[in-house]
Amino acid sequence: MNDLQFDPARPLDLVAVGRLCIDLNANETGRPMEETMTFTKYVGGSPANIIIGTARLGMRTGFIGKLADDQMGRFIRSYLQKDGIDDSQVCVDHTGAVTGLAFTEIKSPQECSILMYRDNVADLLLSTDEISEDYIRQSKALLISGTALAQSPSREAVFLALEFARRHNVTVFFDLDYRPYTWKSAAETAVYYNLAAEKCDCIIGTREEFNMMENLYNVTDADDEATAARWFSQQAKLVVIKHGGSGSIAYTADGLNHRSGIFPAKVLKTFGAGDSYASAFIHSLMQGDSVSEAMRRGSASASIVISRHSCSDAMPTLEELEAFLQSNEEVVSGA
Ligand SMILES: Nc1ncnc2c1ncn2[C@@H]1O[C@H](COP(=O)(O)OP(=O)(O)O)[C@@H](O)[C@H]1O
Ligand SMILES: O=C(O)C[C@@H](O)[C@H](O)C(=O)COP(=O)(O)O
Repeated sequence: MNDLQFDPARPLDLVAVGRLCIDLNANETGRPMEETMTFTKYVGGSPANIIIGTARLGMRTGFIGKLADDQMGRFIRSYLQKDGIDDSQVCVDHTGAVTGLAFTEIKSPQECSILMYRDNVADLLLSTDEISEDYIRQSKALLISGTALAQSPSREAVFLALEFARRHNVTVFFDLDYRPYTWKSAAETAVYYNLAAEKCDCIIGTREEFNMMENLYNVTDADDEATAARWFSQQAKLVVIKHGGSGSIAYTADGLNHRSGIFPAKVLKTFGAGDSYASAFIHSLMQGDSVSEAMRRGSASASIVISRHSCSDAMPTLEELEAFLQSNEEVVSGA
């Protein structure tokens, strides 16, 4: 049983705040990026991927962010509009900032890496005066992601969004989304992540991301239960810890835990797993499904997306997800 509440009277289901970027995924797989000559362009950025995933599943969604005043920014905006994502709160930078780029390398299904160009990016220039209290109060839930905390003024914008969400009983999901290249140090990261996490209702992250947040360095046997207890002492009602190919585990404030396995996948690349998991997990929870069912659907969505080339484009429709669930069995390996 999870205690997350969603006000059915709100016109929006989920609003995300954070980065809207571009993924450039290597077309030549099985080789390092030094030998890659061509890439395919997709909309990217973890919160963008998640909101696209939830919109594809039929949720009424919106985004709060800042785009570069260039072709990439216009490409991203038209993509959001095509997916029916409200972009009224997506503003445009006029200082010459650029769109964040994530070049991805697919050496093998298990050896994937991401090279991020994050200097002078527009998404981190989102400011507090671009955060609308009236907009946030119209949503059942708000999604924040950690990278938006990396620099001012985006950092303060996220904290203001959190303040408005708490004030108007908007349930907050925090996808940890730790990208070391965006931060000066893990210790500084932990400071801001903790300040945000203590205001959130549901925290989703990998074991490694929770280790960073809890200043657990070089720890290989961190205690998931202790992690959950730490956040239940704050606002959290649900803590989800992802363990890659070993599945995931969720803790609820009633002291129960729920383990989920994975769905075997023809893995093309492993990135995209977390964002697709989060999108279907959030969608399922907000439909009133149990935590176990939400984890199952998150895992299924992840398997679909890691078998495809992109992250955002690959996000399944509800029909695709249901069909996958009908024809595939979850393998519980035990996270
Ligand atoms: N190789 C895999 N095969 C099938 N499912 C996977 C695989 N890797 C990850 N997943 C699913 O995606 C979820 C998130 O993946 P994980 O790698 O833990 O997060 P992130 O992508 O954020 O680092 C996992 O909990 C699991 O359900
Ligand atoms: O978040 C980014 O800036 C990069 C993403 O767009 C990219 O698709 C990715 O890395 C997704 O990673 P995940 O966390 O494994 O879903």
